Amino acid sequence: MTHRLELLPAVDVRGGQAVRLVHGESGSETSYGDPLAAAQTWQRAGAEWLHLVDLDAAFGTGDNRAQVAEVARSMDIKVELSGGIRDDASLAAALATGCTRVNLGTAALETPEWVAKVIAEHGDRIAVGLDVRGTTLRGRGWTRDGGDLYETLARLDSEGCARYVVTDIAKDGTLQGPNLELLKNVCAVTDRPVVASGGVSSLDDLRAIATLVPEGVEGAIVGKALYAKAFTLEEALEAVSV
Ligand SMILES: O=C(O)c1ccccc1NCC(=O)[C@H](O)[C@H](O)COP(=O)(O)O
Repeated sequence: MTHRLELLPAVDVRGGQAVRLVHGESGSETSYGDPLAAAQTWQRAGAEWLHLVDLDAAFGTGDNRAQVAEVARSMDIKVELSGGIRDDASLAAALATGCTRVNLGTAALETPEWVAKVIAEHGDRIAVGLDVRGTTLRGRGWTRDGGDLYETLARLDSEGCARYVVTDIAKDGTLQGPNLELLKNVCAVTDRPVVASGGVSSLDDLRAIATLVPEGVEGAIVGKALYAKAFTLEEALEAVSV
């Protein structure tokens, strides 16, 4: 059976505020107010998932852990938690929020043995974010090169990684449309579900991503388009419901 594309509205937190960045670059943020209010807005609009990111923890410019944990705990919907989860303590704290899964990024590039261990321990509560420029992975809030996408993917597949969140950094926060080629190429080399992230600008972009569900795309993260009111979440859910 082919499934409907899941939608994950994003709440990215920096300095205590919900923000969106362009290309994930520090300093490019537009602020959208209280993260909890944003998360509650998406929940009320019918979201089944929330993609919640602690950007300060990702960049190493502090953290919003307490606030992000409070948002995660107060949601009745599934939460994917991301940003700066790199060791036992940060993973335990993230999982203790009751989130459905966490998204590891930098750790998958810098401490692969630890990531293999936590994949073995936590199964599908662990996803790995593959954030790329071209086919080069980026870590530390997308500021440092971290190896080849396909080599890393093969390694993580062999370690049993349950799911990948794939972001084309060149598209992220730009409203320029998703990188469908990248998504197809990743789906062609792994049988694990893929969550698409970055660049969604329109309902047609979501419909285009939805055509890749049979190839292995499971969900799409939507950030800026919702905050910029390019469409409503209700319209987005309707667009992918067929
Ligand atoms: O997810 C991270 O850990 C992260 C780290 C550093 C910079 C950005 C990061 N995430 C950004 C997102 O997850 C966006 O919310 C998502 O890609 C949505 O993008 P868009 O729809 O283009 O606004």
